[in-house]
Amino acid sequence: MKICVIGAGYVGLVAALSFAKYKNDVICVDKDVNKVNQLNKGIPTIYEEGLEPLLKKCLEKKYILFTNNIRTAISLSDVIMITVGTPTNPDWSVDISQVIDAANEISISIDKYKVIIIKSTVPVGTHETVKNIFINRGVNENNFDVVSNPEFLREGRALNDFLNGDRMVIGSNSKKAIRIINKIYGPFKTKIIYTNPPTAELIKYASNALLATKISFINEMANLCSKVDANIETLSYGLGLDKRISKEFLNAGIGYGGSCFPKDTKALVNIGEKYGCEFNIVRSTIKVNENQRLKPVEILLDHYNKIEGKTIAILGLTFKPGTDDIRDAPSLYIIDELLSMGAKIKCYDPTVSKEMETLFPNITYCNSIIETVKDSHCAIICTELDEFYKMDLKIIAENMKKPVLIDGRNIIRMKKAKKSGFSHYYSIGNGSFEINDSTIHK
Ligand SMILES: NC(=O)C1=CN([C@@H]2O[C@H](COP(=O)(O)OP(=O)(O)OC[C@H]3O[C@@H](n4cnc5c(N)ncnc54)[C@H](O)[C@@H]3O)[C@@H](O)[C@H]2O)C=CC1
Ligand SMILES: O=C(O)[C@H]1O[C@H](OP(=O)(O)OP(=O)(O)OC[C@H]2O[C@@H](n3ccc(=O)[nH]c3=O)[C@H](O)[C@@H]2O)[C@H](O)[C@@H](O)[C@@H]1O
Repeated sequence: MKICVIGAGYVGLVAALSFAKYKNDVICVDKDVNKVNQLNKGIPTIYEEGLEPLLKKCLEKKYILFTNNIRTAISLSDVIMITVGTPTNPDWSVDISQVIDAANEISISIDKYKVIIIKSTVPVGTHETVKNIFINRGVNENNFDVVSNPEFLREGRALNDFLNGDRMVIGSNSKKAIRIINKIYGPFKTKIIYTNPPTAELIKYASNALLATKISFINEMANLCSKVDANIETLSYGLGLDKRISKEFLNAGIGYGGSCFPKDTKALVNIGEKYGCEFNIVRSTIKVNENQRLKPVEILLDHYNKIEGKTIAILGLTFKPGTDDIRDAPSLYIIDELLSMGAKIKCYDPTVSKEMETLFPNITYCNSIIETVKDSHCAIICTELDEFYKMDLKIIAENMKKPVLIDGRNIIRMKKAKKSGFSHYYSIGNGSFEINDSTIHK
């Protein structure tokens, strides 16, 4: 099958390579010329496990090509998948201008029947908007079908999720389009649900909003645990054993980040408003998360009263492990808040540098955990990177000015932190301690 994927971002690149892996002829289009050049040389533009070898293999076998010539790519393809960004506007509405631009471009080059798949996360009714663009631009209605096919992959496991996800949702009323889509998804090990386009569009927002709600709920429970000497980890385990609840997404911490939960929860509230649906639960989820991601700052304010002049080590910047993505990461909000209070920031994340340096030019970027914690008053774990699980806490504590540890992802056992010489340890609902030993405070 000849497939054109528009947008070589996290979703587009993964989708394009997955189709190429199954020997489809894939053309992946991006308007960013640098991205296109880099990808054609076999250099990944994002960090994602397994991506680099697959990219190299697909280029070598000529199953994939990257270009910025959208018109040729469309006219050569039977299936066109739109995977461009859909960011949130300040009023929480969804900016679908990239989807509309792509649809306008597609409309110019439809010369025979093509299936247009909307894979980007879009507000309900967008399939109709895209269809109307084609009709208004004079495209013959027999020459296209627009299908809603939202994506559920997670960053860090994107390739595996794309190929073996829990489900695939196809929103279409056209048997012809469904036959073609079944062919391209045929080799994937995924359960397919067929529905109409509005249901497909809404399943995506419902899914992200419910997962985000689970996180905010468990974070509120964690905050209560901290006050009453209860343990959130055991509580989550106890909850998760109930199959109706499931153990997934019950890890308490400094809240959710990323390019999707923050934006899609807001979008759902905005979409609901248009139809007179309040979505009070989702509104609260957002509010709880906005407070939760600043939990370490709240803890530090309680601890020090005044943060000015303190050196804070930030361990981990990305919104989760296994990715180089810092979009809406809790670390950004923590750093911003601490800087506004006069703290000095040192940080460490092996996958992130350039983009962060543009956002925060006045903080210190370190190359190792030890360099980061050296002479810091406090260390905050913002991302549960593998190397933070394994770090030698004794050496960390020895190198710090005041060995205070805030474990924003609950990865360090309290007992171990106590034995390692920290004077204070705070988790998110997993306990805390304070050692009143003046020898510890250097
Ligand atoms: N990042 C993720 O894990 C997931 C994202 N999604 C959704 O998928 C969509 C894409 O997300 P990401 O891949 O993260 O975005 P991204 O920002 O990483 O990639 C979008 C790409 O589209 C390109 N682009 C924009 N307009 C274009 C045009 N007219 N022609 C050619 N290229 C164009 C941009 O240059 C960029 O490279 C969003 O709607 C998002 O909500 C859905 C599931 C997972
Ligand atoms: O629409 C999207 O873009 C994607 O959004 C999420 O995927 P992703 O953002 O890549 O990452 P998640 O693993 O869901 O984590 C999101 C955030 O929630 C946080 N989280 C997750 C789970 C948990 O128990 N606790 C918790 O705080 C993570 O630290 C992270 O900041 C969804 O899981 C995907 O199904 C969806 O396709």
